[in-house]
Amino acid sequence: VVAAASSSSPAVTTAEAGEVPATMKAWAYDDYGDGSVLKLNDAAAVPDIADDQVLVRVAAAALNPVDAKRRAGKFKATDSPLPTVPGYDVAGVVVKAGRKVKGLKEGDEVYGNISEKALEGPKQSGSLAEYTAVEEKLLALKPKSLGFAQAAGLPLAVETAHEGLERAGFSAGKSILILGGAGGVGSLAIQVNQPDTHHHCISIHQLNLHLTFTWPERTSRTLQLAKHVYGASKVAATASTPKLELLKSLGADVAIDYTKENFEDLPDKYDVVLDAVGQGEKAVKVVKEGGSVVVLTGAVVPPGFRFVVTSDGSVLEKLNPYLESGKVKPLVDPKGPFAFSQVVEAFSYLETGRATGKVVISPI
Ligand SMILES: NC(=O)C1=CN([C@@H]2O[C@H](COP(=O)(O)OP(=O)(O)OC[C@H]3O[C@@H](n4cnc5c(N)ncnc54)[C@H](OP(=O)(O)O)[C@@H]3O)[C@@H](O)[C@H]2O)C=CC1
Ligand SMILES: CC[C@H]1OC(C)=C(O)C1=O
Repeated sequence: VVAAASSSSPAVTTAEAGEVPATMKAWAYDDYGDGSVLKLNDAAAVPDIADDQVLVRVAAAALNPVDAKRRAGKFKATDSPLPTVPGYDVAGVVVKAGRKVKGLKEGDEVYGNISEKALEGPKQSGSLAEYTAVEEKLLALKPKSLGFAQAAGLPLAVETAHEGLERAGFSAGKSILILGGAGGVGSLAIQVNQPDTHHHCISIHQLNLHLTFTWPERTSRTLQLAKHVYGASKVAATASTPKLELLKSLGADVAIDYTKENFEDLPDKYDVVLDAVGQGEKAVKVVKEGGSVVVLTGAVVPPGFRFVVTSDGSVLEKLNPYLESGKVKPLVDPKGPFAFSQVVEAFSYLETGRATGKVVISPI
């Protein structure tokens, strides 16, 4: 499931960057419902840009569970108006910049999560389209060592992993249990706890994030070193039988097969539990006194808490050197990348709850 690093030839050339049509292809729904509400519109309006935004020619997008929940109407009270073009995660080329944009210009290859608050007024015109408008502050320059498909799979998941660990006060010497270790968020949460301590430790301490990103293939070898250098005392994670080896290769010390045992029945307790499944009520049974339970979805019971991810290009920006050097790679589910014409199928696969890493749509 680990995508080979490649700076695939961009789906969009800089030459194209100068020509912005009035209409575009975009997936949209004008009613809430299941996947059948998604329709491909061949003549959707290309979004206008505000002064602090850029227009991105989309090369790749990634799906997140929030896309499916939003389409089902779960957040209609705070959603942007219908019709909606879904999609938070984007990678592509800047084709126009607003007059207040300072750090980006036409031709720049960028990536990011286009909605600052995932549930409060998310972009009406999202990334499952040929063009999308997004604030400069939500984007970062795409690392040249990553293809557009690989980059598109990072933003929302890695921003969630980072924010969850920060809110939990995770730090060296602490132990963590990640419920849902093989998914988009969990697979990154595991990685950020397991630095590659060979030659180039890539902890990003200047971010004060205790984030450490590693090429998964190497983490399995550096696991033990990671514990002694980084100081993470233990990383445990849950998944089904076929994904246990993946968890280990991502750097988990303990891979718990939830089809065979219940983590809450095991004797181990953890300083932090990150719940990416919706098991907040069980999670609190295995947190140490004074520890933190971070719930991403579902019920929350004390001392657990839940948050909603905030998009922030500066988190991605600080990752770029580590991505450029090829030490950090996202996981793209091997059933993809899905073609732009296959968005309904991509949503169906995401909604099985079995995705390994990210469901990516590319090229667009
Ligand atoms: N609050 C927030 O801001 C955010 C919330 N979320 C939420 O977090 C959840 C996870 O998101 P994401 O990682 O993108 O989801 P994914 O769709 O990527 O998760 C799929 C993975 O979940 C695993 N999984 C499913 N059930 C279980 C289980 N009972 N125990 C362990 N693993 C399980 C699957 O592994 P297997 O096949 O082995 O079961 C699969 O690999 C979603 O509900 C999402 O809505 C995500 C981002 C932000
Ligand atoms: C209530 C959490 C909600 O927010 C995001 C981004 C999800 O994926 C959710 O389920």
